[in-house]
Amino acid sequence: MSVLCRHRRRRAARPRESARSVMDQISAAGVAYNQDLTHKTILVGDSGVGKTSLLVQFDQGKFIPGSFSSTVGIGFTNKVLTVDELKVRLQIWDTAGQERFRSVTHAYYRDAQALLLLYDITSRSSFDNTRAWLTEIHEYAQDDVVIMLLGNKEYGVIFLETSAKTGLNVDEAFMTVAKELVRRSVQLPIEPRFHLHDLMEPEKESSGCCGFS
Ligand SMILES: Nc1nc2c(ncn2[C@@H]2O[C@H](COP(=O)(O)OP(=O)(O)OP(=O)(O)O)[C@@H](O)[C@H]2O)c(=O)[nH]1
Repeated sequence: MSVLCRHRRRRAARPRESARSVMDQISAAGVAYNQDLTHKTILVGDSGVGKTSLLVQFDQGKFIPGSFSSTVGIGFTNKVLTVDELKVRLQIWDTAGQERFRSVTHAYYRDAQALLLLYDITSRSSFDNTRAWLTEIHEYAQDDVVIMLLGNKEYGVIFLETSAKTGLNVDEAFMTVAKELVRRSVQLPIEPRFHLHDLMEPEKESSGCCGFS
């Protein structure tokens, strides 16, 4: 079995519940989560990596294929997620990936509580550019911002690969960020770094491991 195929097989696996729920952790710590909080969450990454598509899939459960129309400026969608028994309010900002809008996007980083950095797994350059995106994030965002890199497992941040087309891991991505936001909001102790295998079920025999969606 090649490394490549093992990797692709993992992409198709579904997350499993973490051993201890956020609710359990909050109860054990004797703290309370304010469900009226709204967490500003921003999608960033190169133009064309699928930020708008991911948000549309998450919000409306659909993928609109066809001609690519670049986002101009910035806009947001409000979503309320249920994490265990808690309501977690996300205000999700979809930014324009094009270079000419970069200074506008930077202005929104400062009060962001979560940043989802996307790259396109079929675009080497969009992956290469994640390094520059992270540099900008560290320059403009708060130190304790939750960063999730979608499409890559490097840089020591939360990792999931997604497909806006099929919906693969779309819910899981936002649920993972929401859980982390709850944990940080109530200042639960820092957990050991997130590991990809913690989300995965044991590997099963699979076929068709190497197709892109
Ligand atoms: N096959 C496939 N195509 C996708 C996926 N996600 C996005 N696309 C396509 O990629 C193109 C760009 O997607 P967008 O969501 O507009 O990209 P964006 O990152 O918002 O781009 P900007 O607004 O310029 O920053 C569109 O043609 C989408 O249909 C995916 O998961 N699979």
